[in-house]
Amino acid sequence: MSEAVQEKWNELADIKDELAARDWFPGTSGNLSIKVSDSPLSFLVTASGKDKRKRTAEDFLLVGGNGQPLEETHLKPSAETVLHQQIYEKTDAGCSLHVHTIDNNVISELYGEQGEITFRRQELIKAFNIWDEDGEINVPIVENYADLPRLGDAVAERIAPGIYGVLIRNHGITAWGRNGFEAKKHLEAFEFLFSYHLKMLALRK
Ligand SMILES: CSC[C@@H](O)[C@@H](O)C(=O)COP(=O)(O)O
Ligand SMILES: [Zn+2]
Repeated sequence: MSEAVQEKWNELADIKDELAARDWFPGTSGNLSIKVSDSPLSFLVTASGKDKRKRTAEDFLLVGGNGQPLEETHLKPSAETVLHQQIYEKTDAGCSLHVHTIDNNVISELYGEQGEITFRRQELIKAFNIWDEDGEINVPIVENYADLPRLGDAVAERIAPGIYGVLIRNHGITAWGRNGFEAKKHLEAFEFLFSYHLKMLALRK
């Protein structure tokens, strides 16, 4: 493995450990990727079906722009690699993170028919580089299509400037950023906003 790929590997492994410490990978769910090169596109992606709480030498594999492994391996890329592909194609993302949490699932179902949720008047939206007092952050919600290329297209269709994550109904969220630091910042901010919103709804009942 080249030094450059090893560096990206370590960066993604550290992010994986942090998200695991938050218990954001229940039941082997979740997948992560980090871009290695732009043209041609290549990225490290989690191997499918693994317990993402464990740190092993087989956690990631290098894939090309078509989502296929670039090296001989017995590992299978994440079943949801197509989502990561779409994000790298449609945005300037350098890292893409997908987690299933109770909060993101409940929010995705509560607002699923609406197809989106918007947050405003929250300090944490500054994590998305929104400094305006009346600023808002919108999170699209797509249906959880079993056909993964279709799911990838549904996510891609909702990507626009100012969108940093898409909820998949009763499934999870995929969030991204220009690098690992920013992707994790965005993901943590989304999860904070989801959790706050649900607590508020419960208290107001
Ligand atoms: C049992 S977890 C659900 C999976 O189908 C999927 O949604 C997921 O996030 C993990 O799939 P993976 O192929 O390991 O990347
Ligand atoms: Zn998933």
